Amino acid sequence: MGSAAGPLRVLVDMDGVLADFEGAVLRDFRARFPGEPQVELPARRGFSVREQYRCLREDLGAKVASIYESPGFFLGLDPIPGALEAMQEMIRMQDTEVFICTSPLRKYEHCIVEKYKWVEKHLGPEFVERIILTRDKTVVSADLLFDDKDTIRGAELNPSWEHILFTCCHNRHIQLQAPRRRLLSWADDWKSILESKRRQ
Ligand SMILES: Cc1cn([C@H]2C[C@H](O)[C@@H](COP(=O)(O)O)O2)c(=O)[nH]c1=O
Ligand SMILES: [Mg+2]
Repeated sequence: MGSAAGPLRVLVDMDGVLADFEGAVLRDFRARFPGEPQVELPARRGFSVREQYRCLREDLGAKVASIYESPGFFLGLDPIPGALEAMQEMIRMQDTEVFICTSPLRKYEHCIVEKYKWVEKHLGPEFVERIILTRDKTVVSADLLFDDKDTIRGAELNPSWEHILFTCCHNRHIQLQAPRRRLLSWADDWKSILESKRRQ
């Protein structure tokens, strides 16, 4: 892709990349279930927080799910450090199209509207226009996808985008096989990843 083929299209995931889902789950779980065992962030493994709590003790899976299914949870997420500044910079870059590509919970009642409200509150109305809500990111066409989920599967076996794994507590131990790439944080050099893709 690159300028000859039109603007570089970049998808940016929301939970774990723009919004601190994991930090809020732990904070709210501690507050609501103070006597229960918790998974500290350095001990998180695997995308599904529910599955890890369930392995700790069967009933803890439902308890942790009740945290992120609660009204106010998604709207109350803190921004990931540097994310808002990076998005504002990216949207103003020449020959670049940026979209927020996020998956709603299956229990979507609060999640969907709160994701929209979060984007409006923290990034403003121009980004609300750029929300793509889907449970299958493989069918969305783009050059890059920044996402904290280590394995992204769906109907399209060969997605058009290159997945850049955004480092999060649950994936930092994973050794990526070449040519897969990571972005360690928003302080890392995301601009050179965009530039490298323009040259391809
Ligand atoms: C169990 C579980 C669910 N999620 C949810 C939170 C979001 O609704 C999606 C991921 O959204 P993203 O914007 O595509 O990152 O899945 C989760 O993130 N972690 C979990 O353990
Ligand atoms: Mg995510």
